[in-house]
Amino acid sequence: MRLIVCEKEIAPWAARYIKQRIEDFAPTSDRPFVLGLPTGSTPLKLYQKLIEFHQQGLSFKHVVTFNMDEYVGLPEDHPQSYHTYMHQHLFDHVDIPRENIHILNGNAPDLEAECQQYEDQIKAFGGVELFVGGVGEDGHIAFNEPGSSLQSRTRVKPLTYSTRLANARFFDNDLEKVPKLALTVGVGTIMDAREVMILVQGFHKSIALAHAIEAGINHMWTISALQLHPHSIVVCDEDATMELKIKTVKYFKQLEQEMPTLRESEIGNRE
Ligand SMILES: N[C@@H]1[C@@H](O)[C@H](O)[C@@H](COP(=O)(O)O)O[C@@H]1O
Repeated sequence: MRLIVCEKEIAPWAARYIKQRIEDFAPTSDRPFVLGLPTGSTPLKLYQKLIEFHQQGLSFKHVVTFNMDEYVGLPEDHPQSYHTYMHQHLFDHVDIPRENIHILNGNAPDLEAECQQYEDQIKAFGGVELFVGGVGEDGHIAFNEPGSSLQSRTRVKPLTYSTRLANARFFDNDLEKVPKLALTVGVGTIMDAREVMILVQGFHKSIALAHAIEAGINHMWTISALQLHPHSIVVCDEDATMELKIKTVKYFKQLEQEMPTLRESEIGNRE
C-alpha cells in the first residue's frame, strides 16, 4: 500500500495520478480505460481538476466509468441522486460518450438482477483498471457498511443510522428523507480492480484511516480490506492522519520522498 500525505489539498495529487494513468494506458475504442468513480464531498475538487485537465487536452473519449453506488428509490433526476451528482460535477463537462457511463439503477424493477448485470458489465470490459473511492467515517467504502463481507459483490445494502445521519446534510438535514437502502459494488468488486485509490480528507476520517493503515483487516472497517490489495493507494491530508502514529506517517512520507515515482508497478517490490 502507498500512503500519500498531502499537506492540504488531496485533489491535485489524485487528479494528476488519474490523468497520468489514462495517458500511459493510451486507451482506444477497442481497449478503453475502465475507471471506477465515487461520489460524496471529498471527490468534488478532484472532479474540478479533471475538468481543468480536460480543458487542457485530456480526453475521456475512450474512458469507461462504473460508479460505486446509488440510492434505492430516489428518482434519477433527484438533486441528491448520484446520477445527478456525476453529471453535474464531471460528465457534463468532459467528452465521455454517454454509452461509456455506468451508474447503478436504484429504481430498477428487479434490483438483484440490476446488480448482477452490473457485475457482468464490469467483467465484459475486462475489469476495472483503477477504482477511485472515498471512505465513510465508519470506514465504509462505497456503501459497504460495517459487517459487510469482504468478498461481497454488487448488491442491495441497508444504510446504517450513522451513514444516514452523515448524509442528512444533503437532504435538508432531515433523516427521514435519506433513503434507507442503496445499491453498491461489493468489497470484492473493488478488490478485483487492478488498482484502488482511496481519498481520505479531514479530521473526521482520522479514526477510519487509522483502522485502514494500522489495525488488522476487519469487516467492521471495510476499508481495511485494502491491506490485501497488491496495488492500493490512500491519498489523505494532514488532518486525516491525526490518529496515526507519528512513526507511521514519517515512514510513509519517507518512502514517497525516496521513490518519487507515480506508478506503484514501477516500484515493483514495495508492497
Ligand atoms: N457512498 C458514499 C461513499 O462512497 C463515500 O465515500 C462516503 C463519504 O463521503 P464524503 O466524501 O462526503 O465524506 O459517502 C457515501 O457514503
